[in-house]
Amino acid sequence: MARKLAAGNWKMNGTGASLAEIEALAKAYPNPGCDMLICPPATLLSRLSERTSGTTIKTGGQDCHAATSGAHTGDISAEMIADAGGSHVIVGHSERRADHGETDSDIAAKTAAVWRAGLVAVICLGETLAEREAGQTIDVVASQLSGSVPDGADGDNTVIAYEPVWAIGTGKVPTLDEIAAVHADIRSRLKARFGAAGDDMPILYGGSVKPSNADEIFGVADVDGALVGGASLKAEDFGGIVAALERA
Ligand SMILES: O=C(CO)COP(=O)(O)O
Repeated sequence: MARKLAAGNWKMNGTGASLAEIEALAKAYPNPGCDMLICPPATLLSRLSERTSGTTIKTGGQDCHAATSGAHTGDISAEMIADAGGSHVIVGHSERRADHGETDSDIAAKTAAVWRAGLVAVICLGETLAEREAGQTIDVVASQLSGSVPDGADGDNTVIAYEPVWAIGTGKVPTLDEIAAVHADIRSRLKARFGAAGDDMPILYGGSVKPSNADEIFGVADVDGALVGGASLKAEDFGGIVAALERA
């Protein structure tokens, strides 16, 4: 049985002033009925990790290089994220696949790097609007799943996030039946490949999740939580999503 996780991806947003939001979140949810994770920009990770130490809020990175260290200007390694207090790393977000040309095999290598550092990989998958309209959603997501998730994935080291590209930051959300179909397909492929461990990996939905739609999304089978962008920046909004996940 997968643990429930409310994860926030701040993307390229936030400065030191934003840390107050997380203190408010920690105060409002001292003992949440789900796991909470915030992935701020790399500039804030260490400060955020210090502020959340002693709370139930976990922190993580938004990407990492596959190598441990070396001549890779502008990159950071999974070991550096661990050193800054992070426990998770998002890999394969569609914005990195699009902006940086990351392929499934790049993402598999990054995932292996995350595990090497003893951290949890949050592996993102999702179809574009053109792929959905062409009826290719299940095939695209299945192919990303098989190419991006290395052997050795289990419920302790891996979280899967299904994020339709066209639902990110747009206010558009698939129907509950559409979400259910993709999550069921991901779950059955995880079980076929990883056995019982496939049942333990949380599968998050991401894309325009808000307090107002979280209850219905969390009511869908095999939705174990959310990967939240815009609504993770304010404690009140993210708290509303945490509360919905607690109720689910
Ligand atoms: O991309 C996302 C999280 O990784 C989702 O972003 P929004 O919640 O802003 O749609």
